[in-house]
Amino acid sequence: MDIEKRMELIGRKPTEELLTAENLRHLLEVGVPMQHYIGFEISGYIHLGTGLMAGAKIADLQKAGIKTRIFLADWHSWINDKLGGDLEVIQKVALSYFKEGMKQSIKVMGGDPDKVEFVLASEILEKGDYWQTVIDISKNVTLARMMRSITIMGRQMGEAIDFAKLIYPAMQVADIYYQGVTIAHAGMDQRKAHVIAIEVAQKLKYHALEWKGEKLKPVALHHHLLLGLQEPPVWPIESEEQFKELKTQMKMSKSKPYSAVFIHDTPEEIKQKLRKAFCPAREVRYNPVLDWAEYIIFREEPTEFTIHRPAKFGGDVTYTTIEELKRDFAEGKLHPLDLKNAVAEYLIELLKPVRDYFERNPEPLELMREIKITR
Ligand SMILES: Nc1ncnc2c1ncn2[C@@H]1O[C@H](COP(=O)(O)OP(=O)(O)OP(=O)(O)O)[C@@H](O)[C@H]1O
Ligand SMILES: N[C@@H](Cc1ccc(O)cc1)C(=O)O
Repeated sequence: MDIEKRMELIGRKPTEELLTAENLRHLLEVGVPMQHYIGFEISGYIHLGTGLMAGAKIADLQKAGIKTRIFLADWHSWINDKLGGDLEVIQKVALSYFKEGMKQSIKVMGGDPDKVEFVLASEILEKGDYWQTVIDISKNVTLARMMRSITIMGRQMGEAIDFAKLIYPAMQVADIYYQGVTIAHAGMDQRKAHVIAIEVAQKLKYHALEWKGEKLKPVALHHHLLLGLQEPPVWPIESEEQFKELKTQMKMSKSKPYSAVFIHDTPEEIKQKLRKAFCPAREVRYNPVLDWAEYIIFREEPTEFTIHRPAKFGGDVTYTTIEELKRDFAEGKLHPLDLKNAVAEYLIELLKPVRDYFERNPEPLELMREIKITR
Protein backbone atom coordinates (compact mmCIF):
# COMPACT_ATOMS: atom_id res chain seq x y z
CA MET A 1 0.00 0.00 0.00
CA ASP A 2 1.38 3.44 -0.84
CA ILE A 3 2.25 5.97 1.84
CA GLU A 4 -0.63 8.33 0.96
CA LYS A 5 -3.21 5.62 1.53
CA ARG A 6 -1.56 4.61 4.82
CA MET A 7 -1.48 8.23 5.99
CA GLU A 8 -5.15 8.60 5.09
CA LEU A 9 -6.16 5.51 7.10
CA ILE A 10 -4.13 6.54 10.13
CA GLY A 11 -5.30 10.16 10.03
CA ARG A 12 -9.00 9.70 9.35
CA LYS A 13 -11.79 9.88 11.93
CA PRO A 14 -11.78 9.18 14.85
CA THR A 15 -8.19 10.51 14.79
CA GLU A 16 -8.33 14.08 16.04
CA GLU A 17 -4.63 14.86 16.25
CA LEU A 18 -1.36 13.48 14.91
CA LEU A 19 1.84 14.72 16.54
CA THR A 20 3.09 15.03 13.96
CA ALA A 21 1.84 14.00 10.52
CA GLU A 22 5.27 14.97 9.08
CA ASN A 23 7.05 12.67 11.51
CA LEU A 24 4.66 9.83 10.70
CA ARG A 25 5.37 10.28 7.02
CA HIS A 26 9.10 10.29 7.75
CA LEU A 27 8.89 7.04 9.72
CA LEU A 28 6.90 5.39 6.95
CA GLU A 29 9.32 6.64 4.32
CA VAL A 30 12.50 5.46 6.05
CA GLY A 31 10.87 2.08 6.58
CA VAL A 32 11.20 1.71 10.38
CA PRO A 33 9.33 -1.36 11.64
CA MET A 34 6.12 0.29 12.87
CA GLN A 35 4.72 -0.63 16.27
CA HIS A 36 1.51 0.82 17.68
CA TYR A 37 0.32 0.68 21.28
CA ILE A 38 -2.63 1.88 23.31
CA GLY A 39 -2.66 1.43 27.08
CA PHE A 40 -5.64 1.01 29.36
CA GLU A 41 -6.09 1.01 33.07
CA ILE A 42 -8.21 -1.87 34.18
CA SER A 43 -11.25 -0.77 36.11
CA GLY A 44 -14.94 -0.64 35.25
CA TYR A 45 -16.92 -1.71 32.23
CA ILE A 46 -15.80 -0.88 28.70
CA HIS A 47 -17.85 1.96 27.22
CA LEU A 48 -18.31 3.06 23.61
CA GLY A 49 -15.57 5.70 23.92
CA THR A 50 -12.94 3.19 24.91
CA GLY A 51 -14.18 0.19 22.97
CA LEU A 52 -15.36 1.70 19.70
CA MET A 53 -13.05 4.70 19.29
CA ALA A 54 -9.93 2.68 20.13
CA GLY A 55 -11.32 -0.31 18.21
CA ALA A 56 -11.96 1.77 15.08
CA LYS A 57 -8.47 3.20 15.04
CA ILE A 58 -6.88 -0.19 15.66
CA ALA A 59 -8.83 -1.48 12.64
CA ASP A 60 -7.50 1.41 10.51
CA LEU A 61 -3.92 0.84 11.67
CA GLN A 62 -4.17 -2.83 10.80
CA LYS A 63 -5.40 -1.92 7.33
CA ALA A 64 -2.38 0.37 7.04
CA GLY A 65 -0.14 -2.61 7.78
CA ILE A 66 0.89 -1.59 11.29
CA LYS A 67 1.42 -4.00 14.17
CA THR A 68 -1.07 -3.22 16.91
CA ARG A 69 -0.77 -3.78 20.65
CA ILE A 70 -3.00 -3.30 23.67
CA PHE A 71 -1.12 -2.64 26.86
CA LEU A 72 -2.98 -3.80 29.95
CA ALA A 73 -1.73 -1.35 32.54
CA ASP A 74 -2.10 -3.46 35.67
CA TRP A 75 0.55 -1.72 37.77
CA HIS A 76 -0.77 1.70 36.72
CA SER A 77 -4.27 0.66 37.80
CA TRP A 78 -2.87 -0.40 41.16
CA ILE A 79 -1.11 2.95 41.55
CA ASN A 80 -4.33 4.74 40.58
CA ASP A 81 -6.41 2.77 43.14
CA LYS A 82 -8.53 1.02 40.53
CA LEU A 83 -10.47 -2.12 41.54
CA GLY A 84 -9.62 -1.51 45.18
CA GLY A 85 -5.91 -1.27 44.33
CA ASP A 86 -5.72 -5.07 44.39
CA LEU A 87 -3.13 -6.13 41.80
CA GLU A 88 -4.33 -9.74 41.68
CA VAL A 89 -7.93 -8.76 40.96
CA ILE A 90 -6.73 -6.21 38.40
CA GLN A 91 -4.71 -8.86 36.55
CA LYS A 92 -7.57 -11.32 36.57
CA VAL A 93 -9.96 -8.76 35.09
CA ALA A 94 -7.33 -7.59 32.59
CA LEU A 95 -6.87 -11.06 31.12
CA SER A 96 -10.54 -12.00 31.10
CA TYR A 97 -13.23 -9.30 30.88
CA PHE A 98 -11.06 -6.52 29.54
CA LYS A 99 -9.15 -8.53 26.96
CA GLU A 100 -12.26 -10.26 25.63
CA GLY A 101 -14.31 -7.06 25.66
CA MET A 102 -11.67 -5.21 23.67
CA LYS A 103 -11.34 -8.07 21.20
CA GLN A 104 -15.08 -7.96 20.53
CA SER A 105 -15.02 -4.17 20.19
CA ILE A 106 -12.22 -4.32 17.65
CA LYS A 107 -14.11 -6.94 15.68
CA VAL A 108 -17.32 -4.92 15.41
CA MET A 109 -15.31 -1.96 14.14
CA GLY A 110 -13.82 -4.04 11.32
CA GLY A 111 -10.46 -5.03 12.84
CA ASP A 112 -8.90 -8.43 13.41
CA PRO A 113 -8.65 -9.11 17.15
CA ASP A 114 -6.31 -12.05 16.59
CA LYS A 115 -3.72 -9.72 15.12
CA VAL A 116 -3.68 -7.52 18.22
CA GLU A 117 -1.02 -8.36 20.74
CA PHE A 118 -2.07 -8.06 24.39
CA VAL A 119 0.72 -7.29 26.84
CA LEU A 120 0.34 -7.07 30.60
CA ALA A 121 2.39 -4.20 32.03
CA SER A 122 3.82 -6.41 34.76
CA GLU A 123 5.45 -8.61 32.10
CA ILE A 124 7.77 -5.74 31.21
CA LEU A 125 7.86 -3.87 34.51
CA GLU A 126 9.43 -6.80 36.24
CA LYS A 127 12.52 -6.46 34.05
CA GLY A 128 15.25 -4.43 35.78
CA ASP A 129 16.18 -2.24 32.84
CA TYR A 130 12.60 -0.94 32.54
CA TRP A 131 13.29 1.15 35.63
CA GLN A 132 16.45 2.49 34.03
CA THR A 133 14.20 3.98 31.35
CA VAL A 134 11.84 5.43 33.97
CA ILE A 135 14.77 7.19 35.66
CA ASP A 136 16.24 8.29 32.33
CA ILE A 137 12.93 9.98 31.48
CA SER A 138 12.51 11.44 34.98
CA LYS A 139 15.96 13.06 34.75
CA ASN A 140 14.69 15.04 31.77
CA VAL A 141 11.35 16.29 33.14
CA THR A 142 10.72 18.81 35.92
CA LEU A 143 8.74 17.96 39.03
CA ALA A 144 6.24 20.74 38.20
CA ARG A 145 5.57 19.15 34.82
CA MET A 146 5.06 15.72 36.34
CA MET A 147 2.60 17.27 38.80
CA ARG A 148 0.67 18.85 35.93
CA SER A 149 0.62 15.52 34.10
CA ILE A 150 -1.48 13.64 36.65
CA THR A 151 -4.54 14.51 34.57
CA ILE A 152 -3.59 11.47 32.47
CA MET A 153 -4.77 9.42 35.46
CA GLY A 154 -8.09 11.23 35.57
CA ARG A 155 -6.79 13.26 38.55
CA GLN A 156 -7.16 16.99 38.93
CA MET A 157 -4.12 19.24 39.05
CA GLY A 158 -3.42 20.17 42.66
CA GLU A 159 -5.35 17.17 44.02
CA ALA A 160 -3.80 15.56 47.14
CA ILE A 161 -2.17 12.33 45.97
CA ASP A 162 0.23 9.74 47.31
CA PHE A 163 3.76 9.75 45.94
CA ALA A 164 3.37 6.68 43.72
CA LYS A 165 1.04 8.70 41.51
CA LEU A 166 3.90 11.03 40.64
CA ILE A 167 5.90 8.11 39.25
CA TYR A 168 3.04 7.11 36.96
CA PRO A 169 3.56 9.70 34.17
CA ALA A 170 7.24 8.72 33.82
CA MET A 171 6.18 5.07 33.67
CA GLN A 172 3.68 5.80 30.91
CA VAL A 173 6.40 7.52 28.87
CA ALA A 174 8.82 4.66 29.60
CA ASP A 175 6.20 2.18 28.36
CA ILE A 176 6.47 3.79 24.94
CA TYR A 177 10.25 3.59 24.69
CA TYR A 178 10.69 0.28 26.41
CA GLN A 179 8.33 -1.37 23.93
CA GLY A 180 9.87 0.35 20.91
CA VAL A 181 6.58 2.05 20.10
CA THR A 182 6.52 4.28 17.02
CA ILE A 183 2.80 5.17 17.26
CA ALA A 184 1.59 5.97 20.78
CA HIS A 185 -2.21 6.00 20.62
CA ALA A 186 -4.80 7.21 23.16
CA GLY A 187 -7.73 9.56 23.55
CA MET A 188 -7.06 13.30 23.58
CA ASP A 189 -6.95 13.30 27.40
CA GLN A 190 -3.57 11.49 27.33
CA ARG A 191 -1.68 14.03 25.28
CA LYS A 192 0.45 15.36 28.18
CA ALA A 193 2.27 12.02 28.48
CA HIS A 194 2.82 11.86 24.74
CA VAL A 195 4.15 15.39 24.46
CA ILE A 196 6.75 14.54 27.11
CA ALA A 197 7.63 11.38 25.17
CA ILE A 198 8.23 13.39 22.00
CA GLU A 199 10.26 16.02 23.82
CA VAL A 200 12.65 13.60 25.53
CA ALA A 201 13.26 11.54 22.38
CA GLN A 202 16.68 12.99 21.58
CA LYS A 203 17.85 13.04 25.21
CA LEU A 204 17.43 9.43 26.26
CA LYS A 205 20.48 7.31 27.02
CA TYR A 206 18.65 4.02 27.36
CA HIS A 207 16.02 2.52 25.10
CA ALA A 208 15.81 5.52 22.80
CA LEU A 209 13.93 4.87 19.57
CA GLU A 210 16.74 4.25 17.12
CA TRP A 211 16.85 3.25 13.49
CA LYS A 212 20.00 3.08 11.41
CA GLY A 213 21.87 5.35 13.81
CA GLU A 214 19.12 8.00 13.91
CA LYS A 215 17.29 8.80 17.17
CA LEU A 216 13.61 8.97 16.24
CA LYS A 217 10.63 10.65 17.81
CA PRO A 218 7.52 8.54 18.32
CA VAL A 219 4.26 9.73 16.74
CA ALA A 220 1.33 10.49 19.04
CA LEU A 221 -2.09 9.61 17.67
CA HIS A 222 -5.05 10.97 19.63
CA HIS A 223 -8.57 9.91 18.90
CA HIS A 224 -11.72 11.93 19.50
CA LEU A 225 -13.27 11.72 22.96
CA LEU A 226 -16.89 10.69 22.60
CA LEU A 227 -19.25 12.94 24.52
CA GLY A 228 -21.19 11.53 27.44
CA LEU A 229 -24.98 11.49 27.44
CA GLN A 230 -25.38 13.85 30.36
CA GLU A 231 -26.25 17.53 30.22
CA PRO A 232 -23.06 19.65 30.33
CA PRO A 233 -22.31 21.26 33.72
CA VAL A 234 -22.89 24.67 32.10
CA TRP A 235 -25.52 25.30 29.41
CA PRO A 236 -25.60 26.97 26.97
CA ILE A 237 -21.93 26.76 26.05
CA GLU A 238 -20.98 30.17 24.71
CA SER A 239 -17.64 29.52 23.00
CA GLU A 240 -15.09 26.96 21.87
CA GLU A 241 -12.86 28.20 24.70
CA GLN A 242 -15.50 27.38 27.27
CA PHE A 243 -16.06 23.99 25.63
CA LYS A 244 -12.35 23.17 25.94
CA GLU A 245 -12.52 23.85 29.67
CA LEU A 246 -15.61 21.68 30.12
CA LYS A 247 -14.52 18.89 27.80
CA THR A 248 -13.20 16.47 30.42
CA GLN A 249 -16.45 16.79 32.37
CA MET A 250 -18.47 16.22 29.20
CA LYS A 251 -16.75 13.10 27.90
CA MET A 252 -18.18 9.66 28.30
CA SER A 253 -16.59 8.15 31.36
CA LYS A 254 -16.92 4.84 33.12
CA SER A 255 -16.80 6.55 36.50
CA LYS A 256 -20.04 8.30 35.48
CA PRO A 257 -22.11 5.30 34.40
CA TYR A 258 -25.10 7.50 33.46
CA SER A 259 -22.86 9.19 30.86
CA ALA A 260 -22.05 5.97 29.06
CA VAL A 261 -23.39 3.13 26.97
CA PHE A 262 -21.40 -0.01 27.72
CA ILE A 263 -20.50 -2.50 25.02
CA HIS A 264 -22.57 -5.27 26.66
CA ASP A 265 -25.69 -3.16 27.41
CA THR A 266 -29.02 -4.78 26.55
CA PRO A 267 -31.20 -3.32 23.77
CA GLU A 268 -33.60 -1.99 26.41
CA GLU A 269 -30.75 -0.27 28.32
CA ILE A 270 -29.45 1.30 25.12
CA LYS A 271 -32.92 2.61 24.20
CA GLN A 272 -33.55 3.98 27.67
CA LYS A 273 -30.18 5.68 27.94
CA LEU A 274 -30.64 7.35 24.58
CA ARG A 275 -34.17 8.41 25.39
CA LYS A 276 -32.81 10.30 28.42
CA ALA A 277 -29.82 11.70 26.53
CA PHE A 278 -29.10 15.39 26.32
CA CYS A 279 -30.04 16.31 22.74
CA PRO A 280 -31.42 19.85 22.43
CA ALA A 281 -33.41 20.48 19.25
CA ARG A 282 -31.49 22.33 16.49
CA GLU A 283 -28.23 22.21 18.52
CA VAL A 284 -25.53 20.59 16.42
CA ARG A 285 -22.37 21.50 18.32
CA TYR A 286 -22.36 20.08 21.83
CA ASN A 287 -24.84 17.35 21.21
CA PRO A 288 -23.75 13.83 22.28
CA VAL A 289 -26.24 12.02 20.04
CA LEU A 290 -24.96 13.81 16.94
CA ASP A 291 -21.41 13.30 18.17
CA TRP A 292 -22.00 9.55 18.28
CA ALA A 293 -23.61 9.64 14.85
CA GLU A 294 -20.58 11.45 13.47
CA TYR A 295 -17.89 9.26 14.98
CA ILE A 296 -19.57 5.87 14.98
CA ILE A 297 -22.12 5.83 12.16
CA PHE A 298 -20.57 8.29 9.68
CA ARG A 299 -16.98 7.33 10.39
CA GLU A 300 -16.77 6.23 6.80
CA GLU A 301 -18.60 8.32 4.23
CA PRO A 302 -20.71 7.99 2.22
CA THR A 303 -22.80 5.62 4.27
CA GLU A 304 -26.53 4.96 4.49
CA PHE A 305 -28.31 5.82 7.71
CA THR A 306 -32.07 5.61 7.63
CA ILE A 307 -34.32 7.22 10.20
CA HIS A 308 -37.75 5.60 10.35
CA ARG A 309 -40.61 7.97 11.10
CA PRO A 310 -44.38 7.72 10.79
CA ALA A 311 -45.62 9.32 7.55
CA LYS A 312 -47.30 12.14 9.51
CA PHE A 313 -43.87 13.20 10.82
CA GLY A 314 -42.28 13.17 7.37
CA GLY A 315 -41.77 9.44 6.76
CA ASP A 316 -38.45 7.63 6.45
CA VAL A 317 -35.38 9.65 5.59
CA THR A 318 -31.92 8.41 4.59
CA TYR A 319 -28.70 10.36 5.09
CA THR A 320 -25.38 9.60 3.45
CA THR A 321 -23.18 12.22 5.14
CA ILE A 322 -23.09 13.72 8.62
CA GLU A 323 -23.32 17.19 7.10
CA GLU A 324 -26.75 16.41 5.62
CA LEU A 325 -27.92 15.02 8.94
CA LYS A 326 -26.64 18.04 10.85
CA ARG A 327 -28.21 20.44 8.38
CA ASP A 328 -31.68 18.92 8.79
CA PHE A 329 -31.27 18.80 12.54
CA ALA A 330 -30.17 22.44 12.73
CA GLU A 331 -33.16 23.47 10.60
CA GLY A 332 -35.57 21.60 12.85
CA LYS A 333 -36.49 19.11 10.10
CA LEU A 334 -35.38 16.21 12.25
CA HIS A 335 -36.82 15.76 15.73
CA PRO A 336 -34.43 14.78 18.58
CA LEU A 337 -36.58 11.78 19.49
CA ASP A 338 -36.44 10.37 15.96
CA LEU A 339 -32.66 10.83 15.92
CA LYS A 340 -32.27 9.20 19.35
CA ASN A 341 -34.36 6.19 18.35
CA ALA A 342 -32.45 5.69 15.13
CA VAL A 343 -29.04 5.96 16.82
CA ALA A 344 -30.23 3.50 19.48
CA GLU A 345 -31.34 1.03 16.79
CA TYR A 346 -27.99 1.36 15.02
CA LEU A 347 -26.05 0.69 18.23
CA ILE A 348 -28.23 -2.25 19.18
CA GLU A 349 -27.45 -3.85 15.83
CA LEU A 350 -23.74 -2.93 15.89
CA LEU A 351 -23.21 -4.33 19.37
CA LYS A 352 -25.18 -7.53 18.86
CA PRO A 353 -22.04 -9.70 18.37
CA VAL A 354 -20.64 -8.36 21.66
CA ARG A 355 -23.84 -9.21 23.55
CA ASP A 356 -23.95 -12.63 21.90
CA TYR A 357 -20.35 -13.25 22.91
CA PHE A 358 -20.99 -12.42 26.55
CA GLU A 359 -24.14 -14.53 26.50
CA ARG A 360 -22.13 -17.53 25.33
CA ASN A 361 -19.25 -16.70 27.72
CA PRO A 362 -20.82 -15.08 30.77
CA GLU A 363 -17.95 -15.62 33.26
CA PRO A 364 -15.89 -12.48 32.52
CA LEU A 365 -18.92 -10.22 32.88
CA GLU A 366 -20.05 -12.04 36.01
CA LEU A 367 -16.59 -11.53 37.48
CA MET A 368 -16.95 -7.80 36.83
CA ARG A 369 -20.38 -7.68 38.40
CA GLU A 370 -19.04 -9.31 41.56
CA ILE A 371 -16.20 -6.86 41.93
CA LYS A 372 -16.95 -3.67 43.74
CA ILE A 373 -15.88 -1.07 41.21
CA THR A 374 -13.83 1.69 42.78
CA ARG A 375 -13.10 4.93 40.94
N1 LIG B 1 -15.22 9.21 26.01
C1 LIG B 1 -14.16 8.68 25.44
N2 LIG B 1 -14.04 8.64 24.09
C2 LIG B 1 -12.96 8.12 23.49
N3 LIG B 1 -11.92 7.61 24.17
C3 LIG B 1 -11.97 7.61 25.52
C4 LIG B 1 -13.09 8.14 26.23
N4 LIG B 1 -12.86 8.02 27.55
C5 LIG B 1 -11.65 7.44 27.67
N5 LIG B 1 -11.12 7.20 26.46
C6 LIG B 1 -9.78 6.66 26.16
O1 LIG B 1 -9.74 5.32 26.59
C7 LIG B 1 -8.50 5.05 27.22
C8 LIG B 1 -8.79 4.62 28.64
O2 LIG B 1 -9.29 5.69 29.39
P1 LIG B 1 -9.85 5.56 30.85
O3 LIG B 1 -9.62 4.19 31.36
O4 LIG B 1 -9.31 6.71 31.65
O5 LIG B 1 -11.42 5.75 30.61
P2 LIG B 1 -12.45 6.60 31.41
O6 LIG B 1 -13.82 6.17 31.05
O7 LIG B 1 -12.14 8.04 31.25
O8 LIG B 1 -12.17 6.17 32.89
P3 LIG B 1 -12.35 7.00 34.19
O9 LIG B 1 -13.79 7.43 34.23
O10 LIG B 1 -12.02 6.00 35.26
O11 LIG B 1 -11.40 8.14 34.10
C9 LIG B 1 -7.67 6.34 27.08
O12 LIG B 1 -6.87 6.27 25.92
C10 LIG B 1 -8.72 7.39 26.94
O13 LIG B 1 -8.24 8.50 26.23
N1 LIG C 1 -3.16 6.71 31.57
C1 LIG C 1 -3.97 5.83 30.77
C2 LIG C 1 -3.61 4.38 30.93
C3 LIG C 1 -2.23 4.04 30.46
C4 LIG C 1 -1.26 3.58 31.33
C5 LIG C 1 0.02 3.26 30.87
C6 LIG C 1 0.31 3.40 29.54
O1 LIG C 1 1.58 3.12 29.09
C7 LIG C 1 -0.64 3.87 28.66
C8 LIG C 1 -1.92 4.17 29.11
C9 LIG C 1 -5.45 6.03 31.15
O2 LIG C 1 -5.76 6.45 32.21
O3 LIG C 1 -6.29 5.73 30.38
